[in-house]
Amino acid sequence: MIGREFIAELENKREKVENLFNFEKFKVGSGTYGQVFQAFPKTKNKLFPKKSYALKLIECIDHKQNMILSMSACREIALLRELKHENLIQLNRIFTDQRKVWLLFDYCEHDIWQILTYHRKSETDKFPSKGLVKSLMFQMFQGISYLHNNWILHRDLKPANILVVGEGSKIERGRVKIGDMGFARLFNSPLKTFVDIDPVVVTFWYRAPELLLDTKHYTKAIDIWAIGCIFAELLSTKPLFYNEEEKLETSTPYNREQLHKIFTTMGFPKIEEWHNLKAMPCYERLTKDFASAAYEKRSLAATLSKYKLQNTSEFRLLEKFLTMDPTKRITAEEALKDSYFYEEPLPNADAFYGMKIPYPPRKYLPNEENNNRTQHQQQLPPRQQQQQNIPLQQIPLPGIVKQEPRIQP
Ligand SMILES: Cc1ccc(-n2nc(C(C)(C)C)cc2NC(=O)NCCO)cc1
Repeated sequence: MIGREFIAELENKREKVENLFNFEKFKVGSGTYGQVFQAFPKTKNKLFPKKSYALKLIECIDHKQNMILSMSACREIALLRELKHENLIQLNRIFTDQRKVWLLFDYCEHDIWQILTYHRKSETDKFPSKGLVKSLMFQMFQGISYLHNNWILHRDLKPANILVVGEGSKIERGRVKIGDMGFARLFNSPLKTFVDIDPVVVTFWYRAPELLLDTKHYTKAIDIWAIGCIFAELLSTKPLFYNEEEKLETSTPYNREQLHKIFTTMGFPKIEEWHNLKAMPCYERLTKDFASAAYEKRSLAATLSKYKLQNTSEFRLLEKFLTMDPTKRITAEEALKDSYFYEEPLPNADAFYGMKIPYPPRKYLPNEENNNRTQHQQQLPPRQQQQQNIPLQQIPLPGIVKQEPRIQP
């Protein structure tokens, strides 16, 4: 049998995602890495239990009729096939045909961005409960601890990437699943108040100060700073380092407005607190752009005083996350041993334990696949242009992803 007939034969045998699931009308996200749909197994589909799934369409590139998988798609598949933890998104299956690659995940109805948006808009239910916050934080640290123990950094932790399983799943109701939705909008967002801010806008609000000062090394401490920002936001429902400007054209990670917001909230870093500050690549620029005296009266305690967090275990732990010097910032392992997680209410495996879930289901986006693709590819900034690409046929595509990860937690 020659190549073309063999491929045609293979194509006929392969289960087509369109035959197995209803999903086309249920798009829940679109961005840098592709489009995500809620998917429901078709009645004749006995392969998959009757529940919701998330189907992610990976952006392939048509290169003279050879479908090639982008570097980022290969990185995602290679990474997710190795990882297995109850607080990380789980890749169930990979589908492919001549033109597309689909990743199948369990579906998560909620995320922390959606939870915060609900409370910001509510007149009668302005804050998430202490039990919900504690469970979300505990589960987040369990997931991040697994990643960091395997020397994997997330690098883009933010509320929209912390997913939570909703009703319907007995075993996993209220279970945190850390993902990387990649829903980054690729153009400047119109100026919006944070109440309505989309989860798809690229934001610097969760970026650690060393990143903004152009540190050459991503570290685990960068993820810890981001979780600290999420913790503060869960306690106040306000983004701690909210900054109206979302500038994408900045050529360097140095972001003056974001640094000003951090210093206004926390005070200006002292050399005695952050020994290595002078060695930061943008230190000279920092000393030119900022006068430390302008931030003398600023501190985290002063900023959060209206939320009555003084002398609480929450505040003491928050200060350990939001330590300016990355070498002094608490680790995920240390955080899990903090007294905060050993006092009432104790963290429950179900973040929604003892409550009816008030959060609305995800909204479906219009599925203008063609426009989005044109728009998406036209607006992709140069740094995200796909580097080397790998022909689709070279990717061994497993069935159900069952093998244990080589990297042991
Ligand atoms: C290019 C790329 C995109 C996403 C990921 N990624 N990484 C993770 C962690 C949380 C395990 C680190 C999860 C994912 N991917 C996803 O969460 N995919 C589901 C919807 O996009 C990796 C690589």
